[in-house]
Amino acid sequence: MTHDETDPIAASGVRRQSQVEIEFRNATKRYPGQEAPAISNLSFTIPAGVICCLVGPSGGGKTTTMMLVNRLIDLTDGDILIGGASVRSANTTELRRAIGYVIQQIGLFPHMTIAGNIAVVPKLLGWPRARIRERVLELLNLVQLDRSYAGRYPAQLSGGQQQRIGLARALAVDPPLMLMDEPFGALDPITRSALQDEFLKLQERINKTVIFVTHDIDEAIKMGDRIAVLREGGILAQFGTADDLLAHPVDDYVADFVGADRGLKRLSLRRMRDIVHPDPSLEAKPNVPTISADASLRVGLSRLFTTDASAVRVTENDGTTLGAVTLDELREAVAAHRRTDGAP
Ligand SMILES: Nc1ncnc2c1ncn2[C@@H]1O[C@H](COP(=O)(O)OP(=O)(O)OP(=O)(O)O)[C@@H](O)[C@H]1O
Repeated sequence: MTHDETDPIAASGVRRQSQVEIEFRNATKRYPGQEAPAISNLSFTIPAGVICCLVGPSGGGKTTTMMLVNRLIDLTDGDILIGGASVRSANTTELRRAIGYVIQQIGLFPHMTIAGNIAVVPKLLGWPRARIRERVLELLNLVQLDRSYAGRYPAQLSGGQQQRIGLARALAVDPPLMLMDEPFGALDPITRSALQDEFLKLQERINKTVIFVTHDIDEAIKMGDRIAVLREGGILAQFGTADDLLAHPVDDYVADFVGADRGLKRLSLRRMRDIVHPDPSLEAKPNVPTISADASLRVGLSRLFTTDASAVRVTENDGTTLGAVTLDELREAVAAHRRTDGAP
């Protein structure tokens, strides 16, 4: 089989490690001198190849949970299994090299070029120079920066570009597991949203198991195939898909956390293509607003409100028209959610 030229990882010849499942088994962390544990009996399993968002209040133990996975700190009790193997018995150096880590502060070395920053782990692993150079260029391509960035220094890049480099660096040796701690937290909303979209597209190709910490429930709903909601004291309040949490929050805490507008938020989970219907009359209506089939129902609703139209034209990425969605149909979708789960 020939490699897909657009997939630098496949083309690189870097061995693709098998995907890994992560299991938290009564994971508990008590910091020295602290009476209450920071993390208490966390038990949940993240299937291989999915993004799990970790959300919760400040001080709720999200960063602690991440650092327990790559053993920047050690468990007090319980275990975390990566692909069935306990982190307790892992060699910490190898474990950290095998896990991509992206943090909000980016943590690029200011005195090193972008190429040097991306190549930190491959160099530690003793890769030949030519292979490193090739890999750096592939990764720049993967995070949508051209090769001219290789020789620049971090201070010469925007915040969003630096965060892309942080991601490239974490992906350098193709780790099966990525830990991302508020990776887009410091970016302005537009750059943040663009990087979220880019990462989701990238994930379709790289299929990592990702633990993604965020304060922002909307980011978790957008990014997470699964969401783990922590409460004060690092206790798991609920673990499930975004739709589970929005439709069936287990208690008032989770309901509050996901927000009073959870009926509307559920609309973010459905695409216009899910409810579009053919409408031959569109041909005679050139001024109907147009929206992508991949836009969410929530975006569709907002488009209708802002344009004061009664229907939108839904198009594929190549511009072909699939049909229409009317305001009444979107209203019906919101009402159907309300009927099925009593959401506000
Ligand atoms: N090194 C440490 N020593 C003692 N206590 C700590 C240490 N690091 C964190 N804690 C405590 O553990 C708890 C969880 O902290 P953690 O940083 O994991 O929370 P978080 O959910 O990531 O918070 P935030 O969203 O504010 O970053 C907090 O009460 C914090 O004060």
